[in-house]
Amino acid sequence: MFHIESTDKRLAQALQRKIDQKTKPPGALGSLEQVALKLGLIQQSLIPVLNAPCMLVFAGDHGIAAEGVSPYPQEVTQQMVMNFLNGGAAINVFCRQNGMDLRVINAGVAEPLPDHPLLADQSMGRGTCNFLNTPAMTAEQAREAIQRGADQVEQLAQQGCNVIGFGEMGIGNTSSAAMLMHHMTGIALAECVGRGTGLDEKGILKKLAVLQQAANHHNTGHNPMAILATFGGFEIAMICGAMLKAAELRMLVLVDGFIASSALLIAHGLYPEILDYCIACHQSDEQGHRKLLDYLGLEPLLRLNMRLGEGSGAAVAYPLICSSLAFLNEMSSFEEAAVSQRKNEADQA
Ligand SMILES: O=C(O)c1ccc[n+]([C@@H]2O[C@H](COP(=O)([O-])O)[C@@H](O)[C@H]2O)c1
Ligand SMILES: Cc1cc2nc[nH]c2cc1C
Repeated sequence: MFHIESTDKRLAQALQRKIDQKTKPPGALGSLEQVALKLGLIQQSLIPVLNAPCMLVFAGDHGIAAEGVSPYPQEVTQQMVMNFLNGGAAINVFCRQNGMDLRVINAGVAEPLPDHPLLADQSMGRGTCNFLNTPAMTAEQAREAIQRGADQVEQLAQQGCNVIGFGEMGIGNTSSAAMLMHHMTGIALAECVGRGTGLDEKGILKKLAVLQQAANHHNTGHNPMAILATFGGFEIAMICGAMLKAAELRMLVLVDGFIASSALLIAHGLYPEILDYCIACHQSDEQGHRKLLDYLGLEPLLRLNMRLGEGSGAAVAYPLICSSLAFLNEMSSFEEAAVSQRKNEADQA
């Protein structure tokens, strides 16, 4: 369905040389150097550029929410989408602050939403089925949601965008994400389940019991599409498709928290090369996230103890991506600045 190639690493040496010739000790810009290298490889350029940065926030409801796995009622999904449209949520604030465009996609919210210039209506239905009894969606719906997510990114690419953050909103979606993580990685369910929007210990145990019962009920094997259809959400499936299209189009993918990362797990299961295009922006406080990122071999740029979702971790990390680009493109080399290079060990003796 997608055509994703690993980035061509032949440019890595020239990029690393350019980075090492900047007026700093080798490696002294730490993670910013790795981001610069990745961006240069994605764009196959020693002078990469970031154009029309955008945050796509996908919203959807979850049948599993009926089992009391979240401390918040389902209607909060629709209410928070209205908050996004009115410009008052955290993601609005951070996108405005950092010069990112923001679009919201109705992937399948249970309550009705109005027509609005910031909102794309791609609803797959009024929430998924409760996966305690029935697969969350059909295989056909999972494929369709992936396609709709991909289409959103294709539109943005046509408008010149080459860097995208992916956020989500959906009461109950940490349950979906935990199930995707457990089935994709084989990590014990208890290590994938966390407090979500703020469950206490008792609440977490109940969530774990519900999810264990659901895991026992279905047999998906290791098939990423079957896992996505059985336990996913419409917003998660659309993010998966959107990330895959972004990688296909050689855009930089800004990965947010636990739920967005669970979408990446599915995308990675389908097309492992996608990781060449991804930056893990922030390690969420949701307990499974660190192990999920470890499984993918991704080192997060930030750890701020946030556990909000919406794309907030990606939006706050975006200025750091800009800093990476700025040092690569604007900083003087030792030669340009007439700064002496490191002495070799023999001279120091
Ligand atoms: O992205 C994260 O790491 C994250 C961690 C905890 C909660 N959330 C957000 O909280 C909602 C899901 O939490 P819950 O408890 O309803 O499953 C959903 O709207 C997510 O955006 C997000
Ligand atoms: C208020 C609120 C805001 C959110 N943003 C993302 N998930 C959320 C969940 C809740 C409950």
